[in-house]
Amino acid sequence: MTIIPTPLAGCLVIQPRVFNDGRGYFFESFNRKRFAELTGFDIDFVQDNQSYSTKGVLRGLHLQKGEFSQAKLVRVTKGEVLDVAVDLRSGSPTYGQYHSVLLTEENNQQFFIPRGFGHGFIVLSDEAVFQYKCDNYYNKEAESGVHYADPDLNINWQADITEVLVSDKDLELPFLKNAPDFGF
Ligand SMILES: Cc1cn([C@H]2C[C@H](O)[C@@H](COP(=O)(O)OP(=O)(O)O[C@H]3O[C@H](C)C(=O)[C@H](O)[C@H]3O)O2)c(=O)[nH]c1=O
Repeated sequence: MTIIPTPLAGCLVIQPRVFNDGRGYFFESFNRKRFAELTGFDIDFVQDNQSYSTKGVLRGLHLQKGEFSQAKLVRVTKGEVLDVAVDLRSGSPTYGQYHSVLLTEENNQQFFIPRGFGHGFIVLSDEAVFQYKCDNYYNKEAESGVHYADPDLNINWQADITEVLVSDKDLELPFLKNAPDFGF
């Protein structure tokens, strides 16, 4: 496993070691001890999620507020997505900045996003299966987020965002300047 830091403190790209042979491939998709040794983060993930989306679907930017915030370890097991994390930690020197990572079933890359971030992705392939681990349980009442097209964030989604398929809930998310205190 190789850890690639990003300009956002705590956000890490993980490249697992893939073992290829005549049958196909094998890799450890998560190893708590190894992850802790290499990143310094000993994360007790409590919930695994999976979503399926078609091309042009954009999910995000989502978060759970305050004590219900979730660190996530995300990956793609089918297709290709551009994954985006936005730093919403008050006092962070990179507050309001984002980092994007191309996650594909070919590169097997994973993206670790600590608590205090908004998270979303856009599907670039015909279809995508998105799988991720969370270190806190889903809490509907704590759900919030920021609008994916926030001009101040100016996220390059690497796609024509006039053609995206977004949930009504996500379309109603505020720009960051109008957002409530997320408690981060
Ligand atoms: C997140 C979640 C949702 N649900 C239920 C609630 C809804 O009835 C249904 C679809 O939920 P939603 O439209 O919020 O799903 P996404 O738009 O994929 O949301 C996720 O997408 C972005 C990228 C994230 O990072 C978050 O983990 C999460 O917000 O699943 C659950 O039962 N448990 C859960 O943990």
